[in-house]
Amino acid sequence: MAIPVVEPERYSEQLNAKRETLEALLAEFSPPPVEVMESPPGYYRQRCEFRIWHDGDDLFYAMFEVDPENPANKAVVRLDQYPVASAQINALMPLLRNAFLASRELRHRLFQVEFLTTLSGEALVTLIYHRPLGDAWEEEARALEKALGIMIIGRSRKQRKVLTRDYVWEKLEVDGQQWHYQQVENSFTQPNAEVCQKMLSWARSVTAGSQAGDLVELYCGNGNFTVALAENFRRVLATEISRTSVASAKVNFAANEITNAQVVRMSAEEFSQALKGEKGGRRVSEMALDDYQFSAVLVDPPRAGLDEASCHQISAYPSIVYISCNPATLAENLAILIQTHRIERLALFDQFPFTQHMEAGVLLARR
Ligand SMILES: C[S@@+](CC[C@H](N)C(=O)[O-])C[C@H]1O[C@@H](n2cnc3c(N)ncnc32)[C@H](O)[C@@H]1O
Repeated sequence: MAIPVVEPERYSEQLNAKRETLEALLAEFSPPPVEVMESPPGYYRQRCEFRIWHDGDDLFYAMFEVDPENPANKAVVRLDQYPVASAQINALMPLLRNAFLASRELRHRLFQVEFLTTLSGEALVTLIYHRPLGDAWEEEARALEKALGIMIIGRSRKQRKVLTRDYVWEKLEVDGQQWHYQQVENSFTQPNAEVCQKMLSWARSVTAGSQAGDLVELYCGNGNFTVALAENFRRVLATEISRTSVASAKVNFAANEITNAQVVRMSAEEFSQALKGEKGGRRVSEMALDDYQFSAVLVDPPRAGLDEASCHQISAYPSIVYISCNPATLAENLAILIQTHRIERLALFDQFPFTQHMEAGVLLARR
């Protein structure tokens, strides 16, 4: 993959190109005009990972640039700063590098550094090593946590040393309200927090006034959308496959005093079966599906999109909100959904400036 090059003066141009690509891809479905949600042109990613490249006693942050003609060819690119990553990550990069250079204990066989930062100001840094971590490492890493005002996790094979916490608290402001999100190391969170706020605001606007009905949400992650949308519905039933994210969603419901949502750990495919009455068991009976009157569904699947059966399943609901990180699979799924629904709203969220990647939101209403 090419390493994105941030050129703020080209920001509008690259965004227009994405809008045109999305319009062309979805033209056959006669969508309304695209609502375009901009990102800050630089310093927009809250999380980022770098390899550490050692050269004698020196070391630097690196990424690999893959030759598209010959993917086996990878060039090491040194990065002392990385304008894709948040300002906080850029501020920490040289401070941490200096600490590694000054301490053999911190630098010896250090292989990768992962940053998770927030708009709220918290930062969690994971240091990954090719050697076991002992008390001497812990002592120095604790001193570094204190000196830099960050949290550190040390990882190596079969070892995970959490010095303070394995999560950060993010604070997102949406439509004048503040929502608090626990974001756990190594689990999914939207990388561009500024754009995430716009996605949540858009999702709230397209579901406003739905209080008479219930929302069913697939791929809910840590409850990112659930928390912000709960007040738009009578009740919300959210599902997600990752154990960590489900636990986090529960924490986030409590942190935001959301009392009308429940989250269940289940794959989207299993959940489809449960909705059709083809799957039983404890988790299914605890959901008490008969108590819901779903008027809307929200899906936010991984890049692969939905399988055909899931598309037919969600076609059963009057209103569909589809958040997609891959317009190609979105278009494939829309070819099915359009048989029963029409597109009422379409948004482009520029989560990944200066890359080919696009995030889109579609509101579909039953014909
Ligand atoms: C693009 S993320 C969206 C998460 C969340 N909606 C958010 O805004 O942060 C996709 C989520 O789908 C989950 N996932 C992946 N495959 C799944 C499956 N087969 N069934 C249910 N969830 C799945 C992942 O764990 C991840 O949390």
